[in-house]
Amino acid sequence: MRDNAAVSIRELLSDLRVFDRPLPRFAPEEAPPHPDSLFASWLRQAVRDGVTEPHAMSLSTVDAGGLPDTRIVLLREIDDRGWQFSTDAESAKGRQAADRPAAALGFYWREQGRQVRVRGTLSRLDPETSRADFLSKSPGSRAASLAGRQSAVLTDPAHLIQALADADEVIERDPRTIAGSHTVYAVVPVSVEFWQGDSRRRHVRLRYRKERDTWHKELLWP
Ligand SMILES: Cc1cc2nc3c(=O)[nH]c(=O)nc-3n(C[C@H](O)[C@H](O)[C@H](O)COP(=O)(O)O)c2cc1C
Repeated sequence: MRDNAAVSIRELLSDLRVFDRPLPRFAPEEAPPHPDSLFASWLRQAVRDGVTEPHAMSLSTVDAGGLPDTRIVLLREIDDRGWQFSTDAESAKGRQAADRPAAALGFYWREQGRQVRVRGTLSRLDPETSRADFLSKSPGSRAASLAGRQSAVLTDPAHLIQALADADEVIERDPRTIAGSHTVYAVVPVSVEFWQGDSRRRHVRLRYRKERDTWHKELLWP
């Protein structure tokens, strides 16, 4: 059964093509000195070209036992404090961040064959930033955060429905209600890599590496 499943997956994948479409040009020699500027320019281009959810990124963390974990979150902001996302500090990723304050981020914009990888340290931003981030979300999203015990075991789906209904009511009564564990985290990069796929496999990789507060750029073999 297991072997049959393996064969059928291989067959299913064998005809799929990657990067077999027109892709944007990337000239690494024209890249700016700071990776945040290049990311902003790539992100603007992604939004302009209609890339689906270009702000969705994988966030990888490591648990206390050293086992990596990964999931998708939304990029909320990039500024001097780092590349930011928000989540429940009591979730699995929140606990992992507390145990091991390091993370990697990954973006894949398939319409453009582009990948961006970030590695760095992870920290919680101040409570005021987290409150402002929470209040900037839609009422539905605020209710979901308020209702949730993210990553806890759900013993009965009815409990979720009830908690969401209760949270909707709370938000409606007092739209300024804040979920106390809602937290903005920032990844402060030590390296950021920009990867442009190419139909002839001449993929371009440009890595920015931070050394003593200065960014260095280097090309990598694909
Ligand atoms: C497109 C997309 C965006 C998401 N954005 C977030 C987010 O910004 N914050 C968040 O906590 N979870 C987000 N999630 C849910 C996470 O992937 C994950 O299921 C949840 O945070 C629990 O992860 P954990 O158990 O590792 O803590 C998103 C999921 C998807 C598919």
